[in-house]
This record gives sequence, C-alpha cells and structure tokens, in this order.
Amino acid sequence: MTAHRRIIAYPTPELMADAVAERTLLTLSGLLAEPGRDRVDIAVTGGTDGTAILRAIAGSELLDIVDWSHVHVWWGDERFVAADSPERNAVGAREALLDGLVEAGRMTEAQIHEMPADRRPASAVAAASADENAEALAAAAADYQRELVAELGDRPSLDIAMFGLGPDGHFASLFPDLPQVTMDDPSVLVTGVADSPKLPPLRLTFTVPMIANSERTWICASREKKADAVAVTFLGHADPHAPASFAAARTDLLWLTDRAAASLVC
Ligand SMILES: O=C(O)[C@H](O)[C@@H](O)[C@H](O)[C@H](O)COP(=O)(O)O
Repeated sequence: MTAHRRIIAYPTPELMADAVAERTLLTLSGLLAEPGRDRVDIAVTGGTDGTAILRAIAGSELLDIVDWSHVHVWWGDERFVAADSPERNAVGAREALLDGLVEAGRMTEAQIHEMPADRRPASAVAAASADENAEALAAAAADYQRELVAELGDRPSLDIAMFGLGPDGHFASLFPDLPQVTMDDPSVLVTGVADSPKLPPLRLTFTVPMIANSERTWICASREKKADAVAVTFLGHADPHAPASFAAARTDLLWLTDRAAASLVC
C-alpha cells in the first residue's frame, strides 16, 4: 500500500527544523513504546535542511524522551569520498548530533550505519578510470545493501526515511534524468552515481524501491529557492525530471517545508 502525500508548511525555516525534530523524536519514542519493539531505524540526510534538523534534534527539550540505545541510524545517500572528508553527510550528522550521543554513552558505534567511504588512496582516485570508479561504487553499494539485509531482513523497511530536496527536484542522490531515478528492480536497494551534477560526483544512494518501502518518507525543504522543486515534486508523479516526485512510503508521505518553499502549492 502506498501512502497519500501531504504537505505541511511552517512559518520559517527555523520552525520547520524544530517541527521536524519534534516529529522525529515523538515518532521514535512512540514506536519504542509499542509492545515487543526493540529497535527503530531512521535514515538521515545531508545538506542544509537535513543538518539543521539534526542540530534541532540535538538541541530539543524532547531529546531525552527517546531511548537512543534502541535507535539505528542509516543514510539515504552519501558522497563517495574519504571517510574523514568534511563533504561526507555522515561527518556532518556526527558533528550535529551523533557524536554527542555516543560520547554521552547513549548510543554505540554499532548503531550508526554509515554508507561505505572511498578507501582508495587520493592518488588512485585522481587517476581512476570511469570503469574503476563504477567498480568501486558497485562494490560499496553491494556492501551497504548487505548490511541493510543483515540488520533488517530481505525486504528492509525503515521506520523513517528523511530527505532534503534540491532546487532541481533531486532527493537522496537521485538526480534529474539520470538512470538511477527510474531503477525499479525491488532487489536493488542501493546504487552508485558516477556523475552527480551536485559535487562531489561520486555518490551512493538508496533506490526508489528502497525508499518506497519505508513506513514514513519525509521530504524536507525550506526557502524560496526550493519553491519550484516543491511544486513539481509534490504535484507531479514519477517524473524523471523531478526525482522527488517518485517519493513514496507505506504509511506516511510528507513534504515538510517552510512557507516560502511551499508558496507555489499552498
Ligand atoms: O548529499 C547531499 O547533497 C544530499 O543528501 C542531498 O540530497 C541534499 O539533501 C539536497 O541536495 C538538499 O540539500 P540542501 O538542503 O543543502 O539544499
């Protein structure tokens, strides 16, 4: 079953980040209160809005309502660069939220499921051919898919999959008119991108089938520069030129925005 899409527009980018943070914390704590539940799984994202939301979670008065020892964190996409590169979405998420939770003893590293980094020496990356890059990306995508299946079973379903939205309508690392957007084989959960128009060029991303099997998929966007992207993705359906129009979820499919980003829709 696919959820109906809804949009909620908050007055400012700051209130949007606070509201998504509180929605996240309330959802995680509510799920953990279900009888028999021993874990919740959330995919986070990078970019301005994604990182602002993680900072808002870290600073929220509701942070402590969640028992973080049962929360597993994943990424819906990642830049395929060295593990310590500031370009990594995981590095930004750790600085914004996760390092604090680990240092306070509230989470362990085993609960943080980063997408693989590019382990090749910088000189090898600089000299790599297109085939070598494709091979490295395919191996990394297969590794992350194996981790998802090992942790969550053959048909992994995240409790929350959170994404930012690019001004071009991309979400995760699914970029307009690139072949990854229309990959619909349900057995392929993670794939590589070798020519991302948003730098860096090498990336890993969930596929649409992986995203669509999430219980909740939330597309987060703020500011006027995202207004066109919000309109074409929220109002459109399965348009390869507006990748987030492929967003889907099992129970809850939301565009969470500020008023400026929603101005062409509501
Ligand atoms: O690795 C990335 O770049 C992201 O995962 C990407 O999908 C991001 O979330 C959007 O581009 C929105 O980014 P902004 O909020 O910075 O516009």
